Amino acid sequence: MSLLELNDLQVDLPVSGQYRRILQGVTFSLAPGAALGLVGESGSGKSVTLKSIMRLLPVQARVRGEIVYQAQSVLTLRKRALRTLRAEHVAMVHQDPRTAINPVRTIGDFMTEGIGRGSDAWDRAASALAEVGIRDARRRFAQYPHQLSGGLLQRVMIAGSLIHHPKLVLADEPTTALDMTSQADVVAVLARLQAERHLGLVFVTHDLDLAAAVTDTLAVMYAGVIVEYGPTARIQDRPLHPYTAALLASRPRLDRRTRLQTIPGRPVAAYETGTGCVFATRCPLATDRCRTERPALADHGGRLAACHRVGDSEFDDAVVRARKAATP
Ligand SMILES: Nc1ncnc2c1ncn2[C@@H]1O[C@H](COP(=O)(O)OP(=O)(O)OP(=O)(O)O)[C@@H](O)[C@H]1O
Repeated sequence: MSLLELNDLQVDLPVSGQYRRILQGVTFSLAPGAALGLVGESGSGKSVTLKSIMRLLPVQARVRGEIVYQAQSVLTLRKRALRTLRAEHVAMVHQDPRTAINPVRTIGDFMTEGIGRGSDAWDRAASALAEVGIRDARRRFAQYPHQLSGGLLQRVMIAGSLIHHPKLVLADEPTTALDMTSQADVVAVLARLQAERHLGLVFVTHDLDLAAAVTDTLAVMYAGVIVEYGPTARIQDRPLHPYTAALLASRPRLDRRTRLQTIPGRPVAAYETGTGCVFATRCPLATDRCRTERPALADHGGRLAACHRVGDSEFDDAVVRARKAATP
């Protein structure tokens, strides 16, 4: 049984008084203990997908499709069951820990929230901190968030979310607000805990390399649609979709001083896409068919891609060339 399933999830949100399509049919499933990277440029709908799972979208949101967590339909959960889901089953790690923690409460208050104040609670909090590599728990308990560095605070947030033994962690760009060293620490902690505790993880990022460090499967999103889905290593090695190839070619590399290739054109929102492929306006390989007919996410040898031209040899070579341009 899957831990989490999204079936044809559609989300419309009001933008300047008008409903706009933000997600246009997102489907994926996550097995217990599996790690999925949700990757794409800004505005592709990654955060909205995570918020939908936690039912954290604005009340006006129109949501269709299905979200199933351990055989329960999340979209129809009543208040109490929803509270339990959020408190005990699913943990969310946010982009910027400082905006997600109450600045006037101590780390100790934060860590023991919901588990009481007995010595047992403090022991649990201390061992959760030890799990994320923070050994001096007693000192940390007395401190306030502003006294901790961003990386340390993000590890506290992760420890706080794990205290309730969730089965699923939703991480929304958890390292974006951190410096490089702290990024590496936080990613290493997440990857270790995910494996040790057999956690389901959905890791949202615009950085394919970061996703590759933590996940075994990738879903590449563009304009509210998953355009490619498959094993992380195979996608990195040989992407099928031109958008994935372009993302790989445009990532910054520490080992090279070449100019970054950027993807020509600007990312479009779901509601700006016509009837054709969502990426057609920016795709150097698009044909008339691509501009008029939306490709379904189809199976290509155990991997999924939403592109009419996968399998056409001239096109496949072009995608590989684009990918190679990104490899030293
Ligand atoms: N509450 C909201 N009301 C209206 N539109 C929204 C709302 N939240 C997000 N959007 C729009 O939905 C689209 C997807 O946003 P989302 O935050 O999911 O993107 P993302 O892929 O997570 O990008 P980022 O990396 O910038 O967070 C964007 O066009 C955004 O403007």
